Amino acid sequence: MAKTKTIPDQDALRRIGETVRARLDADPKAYKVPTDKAEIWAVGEFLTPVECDRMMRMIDAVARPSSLYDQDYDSGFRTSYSGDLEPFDPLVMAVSRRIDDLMGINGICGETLQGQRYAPGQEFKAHNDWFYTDQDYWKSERKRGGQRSWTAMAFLNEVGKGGETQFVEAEIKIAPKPGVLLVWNNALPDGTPNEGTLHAGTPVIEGVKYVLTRWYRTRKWG
Ligand SMILES: O=C(O)CCC(=O)C(=O)O
Ligand SMILES: [Fe+2]
Repeated sequence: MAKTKTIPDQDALRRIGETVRARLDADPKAYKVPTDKAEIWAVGEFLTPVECDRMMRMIDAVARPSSLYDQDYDSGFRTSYSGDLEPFDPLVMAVSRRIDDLMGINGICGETLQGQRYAPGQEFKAHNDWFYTDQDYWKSERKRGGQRSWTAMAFLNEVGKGGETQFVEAEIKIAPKPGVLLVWNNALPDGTPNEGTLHAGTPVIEGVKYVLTRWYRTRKWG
């Protein structure tokens, strides 16, 4: 008999998808982005202007050239600067909890908030946030909470030109607007990683772009 291919964490991804989807659908503040490629919501004024300013200053303090698992800074894949924010800072804790509450995901599954800053010419090329489980890095990520279920990403400032978040498959470009939070399901309703979530931070042309990201795992992170 042919062996059925198993997809790591599929059941958990399906279950988390169901609960978060139901919660966002019931939330009048969450606007569903119209596409059938991926489940994406936007929430306006999720962060106050003061919170955005403080977060940007915190990002400036920790930002270093971004690194990726299998592609390094020099490859030009992710040319922004990024860094993990101090997890026990009161504002970081408050914002993390607010995102957890919006999503209805236990905070222990959330990775530490990561800040990112793009100068003109810098970008994050098209990628999926979910892990490729046939790659070497999966061996350690599997033990550090498993597959990434949902992503939450907040824009912190107005960008002069460029720097949109582009969902390539869905053919959607979202221009940065301070305080707006985007959230999306990295999996399909059946719990398989969704290729339709392929997205990029397009090059900033004028100004500087700041975002913060919280990635959720299927299990306790770390
Ligand atoms: O900066 C953006 O618009 C995209 C960031 C992103 O893809 C990520 O943080 O995973
Ligand atoms: Fe991403």
